Amino acid sequence: MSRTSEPSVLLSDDPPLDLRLSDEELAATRERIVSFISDVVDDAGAEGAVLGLSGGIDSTLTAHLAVEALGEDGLHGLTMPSAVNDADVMSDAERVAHELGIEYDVVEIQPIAEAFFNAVPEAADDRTAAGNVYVRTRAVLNYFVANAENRVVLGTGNRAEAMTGYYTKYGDQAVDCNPIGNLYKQQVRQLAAHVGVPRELVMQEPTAGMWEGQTDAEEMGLDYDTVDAILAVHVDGGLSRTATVRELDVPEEAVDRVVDLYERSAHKRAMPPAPERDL
Ligand SMILES: Nc1ncnc2c1ncn2[C@@H]1O[C@H](COP(=O)(O)OP(=O)(O)OC[C@H]2O[C@@H]([n+]3cccc(C(=O)O)c3)[C@H](O)[C@@H]2O)[C@@H](O)[C@H]1O
Ligand SMILES: Nc1ncnc2c1ncn2[C@@H]1O[C@H](COP(=O)(O)OP(=O)(O)OP(=O)(O)O)[C@@H](O)[C@H]1O
Ligand SMILES: [Mg+2]
Repeated sequence: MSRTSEPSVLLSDDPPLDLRLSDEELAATRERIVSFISDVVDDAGAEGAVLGLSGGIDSTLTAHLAVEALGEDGLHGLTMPSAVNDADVMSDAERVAHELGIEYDVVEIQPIAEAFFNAVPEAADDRTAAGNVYVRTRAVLNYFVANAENRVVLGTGNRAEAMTGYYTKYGDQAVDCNPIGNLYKQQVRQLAAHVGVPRELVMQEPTAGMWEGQTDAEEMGLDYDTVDAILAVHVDGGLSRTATVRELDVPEEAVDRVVDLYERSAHKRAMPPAPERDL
């Protein structure tokens, strides 16, 4: 199989593992995701899809693939800035919508979030709790539009986020499907470059945008190239802890950190449990 001809979309020159797909795999992955989106919409008897557009790589790639699957009229984008979002990134989101030719709305969510903060002021001091209010408010708005227009909600989560639980329960994960849900972050960047997402968007620093200055790497304590590699080799691949450290040349603490994130977030990947029925 030939190596990829994509321009480099690695974050570092020397990542622990190069997970990029070959040209053939990349084309097949694109086709599979595009058909997946069409099938989800058809099977739901829906007339299209809605998604939150943040200006980040995950939603930009998902929007590109959705337009390929559903056409311009098939996708409705919602850009939902809050007070802690970077204005330049929000205008990137609008530019993406404009260039794709889709219908989009800009919904300022700060007043909505303020209503929650004012309702329980003591909770508003907790940075994560407050950040999650922004994320869950966006989910409510996505479903508001989906219900009214007979659309499904497209998720934008990738495999690195899913396996580490790096998302808000019933927030950005409150969706009807996850088209890029099985791609590691390196592969998200590669596929985005392949479908024509501008390089500055592909290579930007991932952020959840829940508070000013937040970055995924700082909060997780690891960059995505390292998270991807440990997931692929150890958590998904089943190589032992010692072999993973040796193969990837990463610190033991990095492996332990990823395993800890994976284990602690198991509840986010499961249905809410109920006690056994006593029949
Ligand atoms: N063992 C368990 N069994 C059942 N439920 C359990 C549980 N442990 C916690 N919970 C529940 O889960 C809640 C905590 O989960 P949750 O509400 O999600 O909150 P939490 O995981 O604390 O915060 C969300 C994390 O995801 C990150 N995030 C969010 C959104 C987008 C992105 C991004 O990459 O863009 C990243 C964010 O920066 C933060 O680190 C608890 O309050 C509790 O209700
Ligand atoms: N300000 C926003 N407006 C609309 N949707 C948003 C906003 N912030 C986040 N979202 C939605 O939440 C999703 C999860 O955020 P996440 O940061 O993981 O993805 P991203 O911003 O697309 O990519 P990146 O990892 O590069 O930041 C986004 O893909 C998008 O659908
Ligand atoms: Mg983001």
